[in-house]
Amino acid sequence: MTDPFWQLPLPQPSRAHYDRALARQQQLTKPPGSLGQLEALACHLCAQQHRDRPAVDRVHVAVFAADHGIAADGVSAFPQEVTAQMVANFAAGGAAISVLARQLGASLEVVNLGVAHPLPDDRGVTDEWIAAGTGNLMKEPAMTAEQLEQALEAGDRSAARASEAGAELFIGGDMGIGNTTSASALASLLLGARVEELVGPGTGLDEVGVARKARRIRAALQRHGSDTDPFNALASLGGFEIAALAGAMIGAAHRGIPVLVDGFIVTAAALAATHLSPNLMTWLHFSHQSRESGHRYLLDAMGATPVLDLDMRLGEGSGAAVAVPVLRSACALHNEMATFTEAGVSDG
Ligand SMILES: O=C(O)c1ccc[n+]([C@@H]2O[C@H](COP(=O)([O-])O)[C@@H](O)[C@H]2O)c1
Ligand SMILES: Cc1cc2nc[nH]c2cc1C
Repeated sequence: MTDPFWQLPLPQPSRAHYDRALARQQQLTKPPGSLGQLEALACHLCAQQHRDRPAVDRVHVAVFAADHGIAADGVSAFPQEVTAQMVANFAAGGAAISVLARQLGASLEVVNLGVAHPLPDDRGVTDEWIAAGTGNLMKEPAMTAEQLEQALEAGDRSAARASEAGAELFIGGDMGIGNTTSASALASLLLGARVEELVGPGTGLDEVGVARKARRIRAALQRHGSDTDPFNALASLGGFEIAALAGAMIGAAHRGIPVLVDGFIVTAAALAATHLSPNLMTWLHFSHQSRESGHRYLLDAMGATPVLDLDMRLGEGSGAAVAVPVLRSACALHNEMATFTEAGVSDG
């Protein structure tokens, strides 16, 4: 029996490329450190891509969609059929991520892991269907171990397609009514944090709704017990799309592709993925801080500094897509600025 891909050691970003990139940043015509986080972004991209001149021109966006049994329990401001309707909207080109992917010249893949309602139109949707939504995590495990393996492998296949297309950056997005409940439960278990730190309005619950959602999450955590093994946590609490995201991020890292993490749900998937594959953190960039309460806590717990804070809370990979131009600027500055010597500028 060979080990599953998520248990295999990840490649290391290149220390030599990182050191050369850092040295170059000191030589560019600017006071050292004055480009702030852009300098660190460029250096990490050099190390991850094993290149002295990094680039994120070719971006692959994969939106993973699935439904959640818990959606029947009043944890979302929207009905479950919206998942199917939005999947059709992604593929038809009318969703926010469709617009942003076009604007970036990125490839956009929509992956159906377990949308419960029939798709009005499944053209342009990658079929990785597992089941009509997860089990209700208050009462039963969200999925079986076999289903979790299927979801992780579906994510890895998406990363393989990104690699075949020559992607220089991987963005995973999520779509699933009810998935902030699953993400909060998962994060709360893996971080040993109080539910109140991680629960929020999602698509727009009021205070009463958030309190009800917190009770559902506590019930799920009580049912699950204190087992913090990440595989068991994902099977018990995760969504199919969350598991696929974890698999896709690990799969991208295995293929040497840096990952730009989106909002609350994708960050929870990244947390689970880093528990499955501890060196994954060195492959991740964090795009934005979502408005969803709990995202700040999650980012802080992971020691992550997001690039943007625009009060977004959409999901779909949209926050990551909006941050791509910042990464492109970091690359252009690193690659094209003159050094002090080249420009004849006196250094300090
Ligand atoms: O990415 C985020 O930070 C984010 C925050 C709140 C909601 N969402 C999106 O809204 C949906 C989940 O919200 P809910 O209220 O149904 O749990 C799902 O499709 C997510 O992509 C996404
Ligand atoms: C309309 C809508 C679009 C979304 N995109 C991601 N999650 C979403 C949730 C809703 C409700």
